Amino acid sequence: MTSIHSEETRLRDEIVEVGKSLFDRCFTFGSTGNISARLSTGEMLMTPTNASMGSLDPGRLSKFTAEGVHVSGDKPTKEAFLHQCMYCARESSSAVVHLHSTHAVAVSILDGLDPDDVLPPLTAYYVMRVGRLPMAPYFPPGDTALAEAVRDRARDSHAVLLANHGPVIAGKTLKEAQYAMEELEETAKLFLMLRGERLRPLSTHQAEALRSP
Ligand SMILES: O=C(CO)COP(=O)(O)O
Ligand SMILES: [Zn+2]
Repeated sequence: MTSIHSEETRLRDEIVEVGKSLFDRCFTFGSTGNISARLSTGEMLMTPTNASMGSLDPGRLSKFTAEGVHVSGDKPTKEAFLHQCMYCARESSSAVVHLHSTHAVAVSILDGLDPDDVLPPLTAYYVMRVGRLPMAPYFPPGDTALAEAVRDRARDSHAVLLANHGPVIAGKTLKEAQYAMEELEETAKLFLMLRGERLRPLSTHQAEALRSP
């Protein structure tokens, strides 16, 4: 009981800390984005709807049963179903982060990219932290069809880009999801900086060596 309680307290504090860190460094803005974490009991904590990631209150986070029923806290993010679909597709994940990080959003608007893997393997850390990045077609925020489109893609990739919207990433821990999100945003920035240049991304062999060390 005590350890479950302390796990929940720790995760509540971590969601607030990660949200503030991402917001303060302009990885998302206004009331965009949402964060969740899954306890060892299967219960989930999520950020409330219309909350700024920069000023979350640990005591007001929305809490869900393992079955996905909202039981306490403020009205949950409208992407609650999206987070639940990520956990469903990725059983080993305990955290999900969704942001409107500017460069990743910009990439999600570009036409003509490979929807099965949107960005080339520009650097080792991109391959190590993100790997593949499939794109889910556009649906309005909070649409359950969006969550379902993401679930299909999340079975093979912990990171998915929502067309004309932004990225969503699951991690074994919240830190893992955060670091992957930061790596994705910086790689999207590099990709945009280098558009029109001749690129020399990692070879398939180099990328594979990083995926399976
Ligand atoms: O990013 C968002 C929607 O896609 C933010 O929505 P919420 O404020 O409901 O979490
Ligand atoms: Zn969003």
